[in-house]
Amino acid sequence: MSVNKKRPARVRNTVDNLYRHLMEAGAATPGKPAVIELADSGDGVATTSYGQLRERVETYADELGDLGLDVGDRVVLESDTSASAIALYLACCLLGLPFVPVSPETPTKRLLSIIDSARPALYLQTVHGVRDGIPPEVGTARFGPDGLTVGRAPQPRIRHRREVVPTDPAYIIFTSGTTGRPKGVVMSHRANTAFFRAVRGLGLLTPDDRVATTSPLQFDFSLLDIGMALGAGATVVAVPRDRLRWPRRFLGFLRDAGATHVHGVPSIWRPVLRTEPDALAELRLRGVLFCGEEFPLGELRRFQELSPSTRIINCYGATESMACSFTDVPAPLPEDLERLSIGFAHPGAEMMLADERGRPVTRPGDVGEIYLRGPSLFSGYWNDPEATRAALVPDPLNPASGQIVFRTGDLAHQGPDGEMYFRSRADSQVQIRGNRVELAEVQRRLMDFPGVAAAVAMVVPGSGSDPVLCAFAVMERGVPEPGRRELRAHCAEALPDYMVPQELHVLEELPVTENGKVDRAVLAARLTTPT
Ligand SMILES: Nc1ncnc2c1ncn2[C@@H]1O[C@H](COS(=O)(=O)NC(=O)C[C@H](N)c2ccccc2)[C@@H](O)[C@H]1O
Repeated sequence: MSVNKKRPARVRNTVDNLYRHLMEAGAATPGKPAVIELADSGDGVATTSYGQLRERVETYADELGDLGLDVGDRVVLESDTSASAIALYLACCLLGLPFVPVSPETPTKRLLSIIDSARPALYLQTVHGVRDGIPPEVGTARFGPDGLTVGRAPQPRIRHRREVVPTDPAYIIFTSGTTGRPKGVVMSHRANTAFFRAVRGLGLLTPDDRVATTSPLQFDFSLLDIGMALGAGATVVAVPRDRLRWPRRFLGFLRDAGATHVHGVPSIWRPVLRTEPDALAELRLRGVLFCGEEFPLGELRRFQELSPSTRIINCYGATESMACSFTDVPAPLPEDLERLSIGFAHPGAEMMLADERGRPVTRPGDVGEIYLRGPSLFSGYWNDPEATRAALVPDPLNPASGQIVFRTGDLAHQGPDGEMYFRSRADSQVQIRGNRVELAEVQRRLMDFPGVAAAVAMVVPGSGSDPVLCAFAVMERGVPEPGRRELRAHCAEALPDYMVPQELHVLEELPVTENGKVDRAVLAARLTTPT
């Protein structure tokens, strides 16, 4: 089989390529820091300038180009966020190689299922990587700051493509789909650059800012952080994963790196609020952006008390559109606030609510499912046309138009000015004995109990027809655990009986998923209620 010897395609002068978009802002300041990360010595920080980042991208692109890959061939990258990982991401964008990030913590079984689905041409890990058992049909290589070291060359292939075009896939994020089989969210260059151009218009960052990213590379929150920071000519601060578990070391790293902004899921702040409130206050962060789940209001109030000058942004959205809205959290939170707003979609996109039959829901307070239209939607789920058809649907308002919109699976209601309020996932709509249960209300009531630092309410299928309402609480450090009877009585004072948790547990801490969200599956496994 003759292998096409032509030079590999490289994206040409189109701006609708992530490489161009992410490198254009910093091109004028090659000496500025692009990435700050933990020094190899494990102590202090190492800085990579925009000029050095560009050189590393070029080195990686040349070496990847020599492997004979074609536009569209997938590259799996197992790494935490680092200057080299970002340079590899950009090199893949330049060559049109869809980037599939996985974390070093990913269990091998899950990595193999992602490889089985994505059929990558190449698997990359760092020179320190310990993963083995990569299937023989996949090429392997290791990467370090000076370049790639090929272990097993990718299988030879014919190069069919000469161009990298804006609709080509830029990355594929595998989420732990509810069916258990990972779902690959395919995002094109055009969609993601349209998103970042809109976000840049919000002016959330300046070139002097240093944005600490705390999510694993496999979670597109990290790609948002990288895109927002580089897109603004600012600096990415890659927080080492192991620092997140130790509040004092986490905050110490932020200080050493000069971080001005911290992006992360709400759960990253729980240990900090409990054990290092004073060190948090001293950081005087300019901004915090969270996404992925609701930030419990009690914990948010505590954060604002400690860091009153920090601008807090509630960022709502799904991987299928990277993100959707960026809404300032009121400072301070009004006492009677029941729920944060997720506001309005970013410029160039719009959310609407519709009912089960696709009819618009417009009356303030009425619950409907969020549909999102705009240019930043994903291309589809990898190799899963059925799931794609269920998510990318005809615009419910104008189905004849041919416009395709994203059906989010999220329920929300509108406020008086049309701003949105997230209610729940549609598939976790909670009814107990025919009554709709607001889990947030149960959580809020538990947070009102003196000394409760965090609370989670959830339902699990019961042995009878009704699901069972359960709750977990975490106490402030040094506060004795209250009795379950006492906690239940506290709930019963203010909530209808169907909203009083039938099962209550006080935990040392809340378990979180690989992406940092509260891990409800682990919590459910802790329950004794027969399900
Ligand atoms: N601010 C929220 N309040 C409340 N529920 C939320 C919120 N942000 C998501 N969610 C929930 O999380 C779901 C999306 O989960 S996800 O696909 O894993 N993606 C994410 O969580 C992160 C997302 N890609 C992202 C990345 C970067 C910036 C913003 C958003 C949404 O459908 C919501 O149910």
